[in-house]
Amino acid sequence: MSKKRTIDSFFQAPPKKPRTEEIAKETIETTTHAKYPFPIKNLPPSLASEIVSLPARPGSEINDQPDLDLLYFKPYIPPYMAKEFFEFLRSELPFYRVEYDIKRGGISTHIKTPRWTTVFGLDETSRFDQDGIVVDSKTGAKATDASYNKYPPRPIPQCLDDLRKTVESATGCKFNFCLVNYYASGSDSISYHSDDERFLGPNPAIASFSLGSRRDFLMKHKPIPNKEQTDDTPESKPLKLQLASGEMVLMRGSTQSKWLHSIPKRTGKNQDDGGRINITFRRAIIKEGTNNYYNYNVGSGPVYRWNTKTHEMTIWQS
Ligand SMILES: O=C(O)CCC(=O)C(=O)O
Ligand SMILES: [Fe+2]
Repeated sequence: MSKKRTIDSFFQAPPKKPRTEEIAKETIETTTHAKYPFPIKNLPPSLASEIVSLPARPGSEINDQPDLDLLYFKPYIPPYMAKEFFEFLRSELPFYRVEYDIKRGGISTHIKTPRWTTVFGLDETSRFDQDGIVVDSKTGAKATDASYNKYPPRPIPQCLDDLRKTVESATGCKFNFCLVNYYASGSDSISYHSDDERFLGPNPAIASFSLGSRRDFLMKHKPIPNKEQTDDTPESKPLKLQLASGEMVLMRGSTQSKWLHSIPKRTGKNQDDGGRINITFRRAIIKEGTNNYYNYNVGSGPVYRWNTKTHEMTIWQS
């Protein structure tokens, strides 16, 4: 047998390095910020050093349907790393179960978001200075905008920023927001929607990572107005990607403006699946985006943290 490094060997964990005095002493550092409920651990050095060499495989284009433009990395993060990353993020990030009221046609409805969420980042008009204070991107003057008052923005912690850096170089896109969803079981879901808010600008690119259990990602074309008059328009058919741990889908071009996507609930024997984390990187260009993302992904309710003993999210008290 040749000793050549095969594709298969690439997907296996590298051999464990001897635990020298030096490695044993390594302490995991944290990212701190006045608006974090608790310091957030940085990635273990082994994971951080391997993340820079991603993606594990190049992306394949999926653009064989009208208005659809995806780049699918199968996987982006090899399985052994994805498992460690999943466990790490579930234990180390603050999560929220957001509830809010919406008014449709004069009727107010109470919505309970059917998954755990969290968000970090700041739109392009502002940045965090060295002390973590929100300042104007251009002038460096302290930002006093009302948009930032209700929900104080907080920077992307290093454990997610390391991933942002690799995905920016792999895709050529720039991102300033990181949203995280945790689907604890098949009962958690996200209904059909598109991420084409005005605050993302036209044709936004969104990089979406999956970690943990496999879930179906469904896509369908938005209804075309006056369909009878556009009979020449090529037909589109719904799409199902069975997103596995470590995979990444870059949605770009007209995908958000023309298509909807969802993660449907799973019932029966597939319901207790051990959980799935989704991470999306996006770029918000105006302050309204910051307010919106914190409103719907952090909200004003309690902070939760994963309890490794009871294996459930528990209210976190400072
Ligand atoms: O969990 C996923 O893969 C999709 C999440 C999503 O669509 C969103 O957060 O906007
Ligand atoms: Fe989405």
